[in-house]
Amino acid sequence: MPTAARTPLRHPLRLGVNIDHVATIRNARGGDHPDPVRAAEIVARVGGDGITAHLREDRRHIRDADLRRIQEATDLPLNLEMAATEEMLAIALAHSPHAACIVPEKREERTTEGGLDAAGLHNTLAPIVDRLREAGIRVSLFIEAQERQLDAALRLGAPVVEFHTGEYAHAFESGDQERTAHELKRIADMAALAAKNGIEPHAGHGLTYENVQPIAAIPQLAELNIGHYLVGEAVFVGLEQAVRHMRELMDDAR
Ligand SMILES: CC(=O)[C@@H](O)[C@H](O)COP(=O)(O)O
Ligand SMILES: NCC(=O)COP(=O)(O)O
Repeated sequence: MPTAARTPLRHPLRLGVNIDHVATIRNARGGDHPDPVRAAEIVARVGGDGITAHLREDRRHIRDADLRRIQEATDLPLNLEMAATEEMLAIALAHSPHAACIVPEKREERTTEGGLDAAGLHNTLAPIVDRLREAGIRVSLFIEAQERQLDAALRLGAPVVEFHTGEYAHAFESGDQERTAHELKRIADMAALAAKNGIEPHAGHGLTYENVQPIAAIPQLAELNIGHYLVGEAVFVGLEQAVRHMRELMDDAR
């Protein structure tokens, strides 16, 4: 049975590799290949610090059976991304991942479009956060880098927040330097405020080789979760090389 925090955390800025989109490719043909478990084994071998997997309500990529298989295949901590529903809570309690990151979810969205409204959903989230915490699962809230949301995370007693870097990634890609700097500052300011208040800040979504370094340079960030880009790169250079290169870029930025 997996337990919390089984693996020593080796890097000051950890790299959690999200393997959802290995499962996206697998599911495109309905078979077993490529297996996200094999991806998790490679991540473990090349020095990734954790595996992130988002069990969506519609099971478009990761499926229930993958979770146990991932946990059995590697010693890396599993960060289970989940919507704040009773169904997902029961699954998290049954699997006891190292961490559960509560994310907003809309069935019709292509990807996680924004952060969780931790402030507006306080009453829905409070019992879920409490039950995960009581079970020894490290709770993380996937929020926008906004003071209102950080305050809400504090009130909920979440030990971790993950800042949604999607707006930063879009700004970076557009080449709008002013907007990029604004988004980066928002994340840096909230990371500092989180750390000051005893919350461990993480970040992720839409990070790439090109845009990762300014985020990785934010000193309070303890973990980045990166998936879609790494899986895409893996098609060309292999997952091992893609993870190693992302690791190098993160280390160089610190
Ligand atoms: C919450 C989040 O950012 C991740 O789950 C990631 O984006 C991969 O999942 P989707 O692409 O299904 O949103
Ligand atoms: N929480 C963010 C994550 O797990 C990875 O997001 P992405 O790199 O797939 O966009």
